[in-house]
Amino acid sequence: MPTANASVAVSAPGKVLLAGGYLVLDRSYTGLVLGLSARINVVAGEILTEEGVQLNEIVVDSPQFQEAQWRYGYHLAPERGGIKVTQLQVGPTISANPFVETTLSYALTYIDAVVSSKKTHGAIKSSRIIILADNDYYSHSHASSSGRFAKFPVTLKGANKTGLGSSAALVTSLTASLLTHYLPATIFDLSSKQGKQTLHNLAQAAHCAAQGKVGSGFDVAAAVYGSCTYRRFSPSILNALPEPGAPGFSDKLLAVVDGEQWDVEVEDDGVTLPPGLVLRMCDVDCGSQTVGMVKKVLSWRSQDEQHSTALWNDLQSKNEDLAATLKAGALDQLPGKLSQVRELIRQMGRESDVPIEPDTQTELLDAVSALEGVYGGVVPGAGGYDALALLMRDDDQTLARVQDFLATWSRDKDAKVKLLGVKGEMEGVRQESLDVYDGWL
Ligand SMILES: Nc1ncnc2c1ncn2[C@@H]1O[C@H](COP(=O)(O)OP(=O)(O)OP(=O)(O)O)[C@@H](O)[C@H]1O
Ligand SMILES: C[C@@](O)(CCOP(=O)(O)O)CC(=O)O
Repeated sequence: MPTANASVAVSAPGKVLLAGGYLVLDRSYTGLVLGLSARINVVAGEILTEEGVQLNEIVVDSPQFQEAQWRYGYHLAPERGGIKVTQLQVGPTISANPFVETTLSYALTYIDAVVSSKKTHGAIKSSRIIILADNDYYSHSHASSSGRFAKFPVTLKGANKTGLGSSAALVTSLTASLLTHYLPATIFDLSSKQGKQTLHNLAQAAHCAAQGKVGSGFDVAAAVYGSCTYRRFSPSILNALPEPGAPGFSDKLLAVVDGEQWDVEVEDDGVTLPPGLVLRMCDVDCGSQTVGMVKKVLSWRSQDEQHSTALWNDLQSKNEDLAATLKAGALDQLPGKLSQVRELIRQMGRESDVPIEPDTQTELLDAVSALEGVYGGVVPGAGGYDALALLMRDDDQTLARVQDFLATWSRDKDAKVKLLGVKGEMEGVRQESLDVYDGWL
């Protein structure tokens, strides 16, 4: 097998669900997904050993964080259980990274299965993986260095996430880098439609397994395809998968990833940002519990289905209006369309007793939306207290106006509200040139 191609680098974007939170969990509805300029980058290369020395090890480093090296041994499990990955203890402590570990099992098993089905020879060779995340994924009041990739004086657990979908971007770029590194371009080509489809299916499967639940998967779709309208896949597609290493895992994974049953619909021209308009994220420093919120909204949804379906249908049509307005570049209509979406989101929140757009966020959104150059905004995704997505004019004056306003707001309200540097962006996963990471490899 032509293992260990030269080192390869891949990056995948973060996400924001501009409209369609909760609805997108149901295949009858769609979500308006934007990719973000903040990317998770993964470099995969060979480990060079002295002649005659044989290693079976994958070393993963996330050098921006403290204690962020994970080393894994791997072997071919019996009864077609695929590649079983086991974390090795290096220092006195061992900290798990389930997203990295599960992705390694899934991607290496898939690679091994594809290669054996094509009757090419060779075992998977050791490799070294480096993860570099753009700074906006973490709140970094304590970050040192001002370069593209900050160095954080804390462990990954100690860094507060800003909710931009680091795990989905990581799983996607790690999977893509492994496929590109280990497979010849005739079998896997990241730039092709088929390559993206393979990556999407495999990354969805790995991400669901790592997080221990099947969400809508819009975050993985954003990482692969960038901005899009998204209709989820049927969760039953992933039902038949055993644990990595369990008998039959390898064949079943191959059948799932390459199977015809994927009913996901991604329209990558579904969401566009007209020239002169920018999407920016506002970080409100305080976390909310998405899991509890989802449970409560879905329980409200099932209590009076006729009523909740009517509300969701109405909200879906307002979300589609918003997408159409963006597509048409009808900027003067944006404030009205955003208000209509927000109104129904607040109704859903009131009826389900979930703080989807809590009063403090309403107050802030209304105030920011009144600034010159700001068209409006929403509580993205599941909503809650921790973020806003704003649509505004893409110029320095508007930026300064919003920044000044938020600084004053933070002082007056004793809150911590600030714009992140990240912007909405169209492009999904892509291969990168290695020189981008000078000094880190
Ligand atoms: N730079 C990194 N290096 C290694 N692992 C990372 C890195 N960034 C994120 N991860 C992995 O992703 C996990 C965080 O994923 P989680 O789903 O909790 O958050 P998120 O995807 O950023 O947020 P959200 O789903 O709210 O948008 C971390 O615990 C770690 O396993
Ligand atoms: C509530 C939900 O629809 C969106 C959650 O989005 P976020 O994690 O808040 O960005 C859940 C999902 O789509 O998996």
